[in-house]
Amino acid sequence: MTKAALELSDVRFSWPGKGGFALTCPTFALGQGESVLLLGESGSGKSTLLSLICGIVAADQGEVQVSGTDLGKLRVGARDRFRAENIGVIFQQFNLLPYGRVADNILLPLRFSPERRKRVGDSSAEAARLCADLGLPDGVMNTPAGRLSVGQQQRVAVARALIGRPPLIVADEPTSALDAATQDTFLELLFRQTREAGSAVLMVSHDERLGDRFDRVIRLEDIVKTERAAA
Ligand SMILES: Nc1ncnc2c1ncn2[C@@H]1O[C@H](COP(=O)(O)OP(=O)(O)OP(=O)(O)O)[C@@H](O)[C@H]1O
Repeated sequence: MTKAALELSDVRFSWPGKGGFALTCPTFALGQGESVLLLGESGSGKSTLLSLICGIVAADQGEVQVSGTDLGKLRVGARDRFRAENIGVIFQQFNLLPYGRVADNILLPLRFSPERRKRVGDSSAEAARLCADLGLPDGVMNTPAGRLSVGQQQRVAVARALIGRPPLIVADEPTSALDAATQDTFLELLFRQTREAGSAVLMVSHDERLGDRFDRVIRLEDIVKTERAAA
């Protein structure tokens, strides 16, 4: 049987401290190459769930498996390396290095991931291909990322997530700063690239209008229960 891109089972996590936010997720899976939009209100735990899926925080119990590897079985350093190899992350604020050239920003994940580097081959050529396919202007590779428009920075963040074809792309509200028309173009470009790479996509948002383009739309409260932990 092929391994799921992502599989959560009996997961429990709580932020430390009195009255900390806690969540449980009995089961959730994402197939290889599948796209899922996870809808939830502000403060409902979307970013917390993504942090668990990316291995930025570890579950208190249960399993979070990415491509068949249980993140809980990895030590912190190994988890960081595993994330760099297997997950392309698009953050809400893009997290680009503003003074770094576009090329340096896109190539950054490859520094920490030898397998991904191997899959790319000629990394500068691949970064240039992604820029062109994502509609960035010619010659953008040498421009400091901080000089680009918000929409252009977002495309650079997408290229950085996609380079080396990680099996899972995780995106945290990446369209929140864009108007409806630009959002649509962005999703079109993202899906064209992820289809080509065979990557699964998990995007969280509070915006249900994005739903049409995804294989499945799920409400966070249907897969996750939340509470404030007892003191
Ligand atoms: N680093 C942290 N330390 C302690 N508690 C945290 C931390 N991050 C989030 N929380 C708690 O988890 C709750 C859920 O936050 P989270 O960021 O996961 O929600 P969200 O759905 O992504 O919200 P938004 O859409 O506003 O980004 C918050 O109310 C907060 O109390």
